[in-house]
Amino acid sequence: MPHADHPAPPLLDVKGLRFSRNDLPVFGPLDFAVDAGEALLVQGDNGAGKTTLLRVLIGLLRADDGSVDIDGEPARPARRARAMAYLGHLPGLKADLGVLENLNFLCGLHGRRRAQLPEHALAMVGLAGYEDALLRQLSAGQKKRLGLARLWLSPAPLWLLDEPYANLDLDGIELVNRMVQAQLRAGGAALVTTHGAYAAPPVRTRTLVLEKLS
Ligand SMILES: Nc1ncnc2c1ncn2[C@@H]1O[C@H](COP(=O)(O)OP(=O)(O)OP(=O)(O)O)[C@@H](O)[C@H]1O
Repeated sequence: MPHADHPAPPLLDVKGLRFSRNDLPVFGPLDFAVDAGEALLVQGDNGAGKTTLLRVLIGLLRADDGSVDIDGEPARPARRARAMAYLGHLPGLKADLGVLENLNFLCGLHGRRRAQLPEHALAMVGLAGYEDALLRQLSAGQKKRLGLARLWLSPAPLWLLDEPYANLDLDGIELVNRMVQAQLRAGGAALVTTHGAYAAPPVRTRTLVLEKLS
């Protein structure tokens, strides 16, 4: 229990984070924090660096400079893997495996919440009946829904969602919003990239605007 004199550190605390490619700056230096129970909306035009920022945070790309702390501790690889779940353009799925096989494979790699079953997660995202379908037979929106099922099964408190609404119908958009609300209510947090303010989960939100630097 945090004492009033020692409030809990932010779930994610980023200071002076800077990234460049071929000596051209992509973003930063950036300073921001995300507390448990809130979302950070990462806004910016095409090419502003939103995806790159998430890839740096998750540890797929190395920052030039700056620090990333999770729960007050430096975000070393094992801590990032435990604390962060990433929903990206390529959800890391295997085209020639079935839907349920893919989900079980990812749960085997990254762990899953004990109380949640893959079959139930598939039903929750509207993929009941698709358990044995091959991934390559799914539409873009159905693949996104499978990525959401994986996210739901992840035990990680911090969600990094790269354009989570892309390819989804209205029902899918509401599903994302319900999931984010539940994740925040359970003490988690989410970073959500978007091109504009029109798509945002209805939760306590901070905003980070990225400008194109080069
Ligand atoms: N693999 C790569 N190699 C070289 N440059 C890249 C690579 N990926 C992205 N970039 C460049 O880095 C910059 C930031 O790209 P990024 O994908 O992070 O932008 P974004 O804000 O997510 O854009 P969008 O809204 O179009 O998805 C762009 O100028 C892009 O051209």
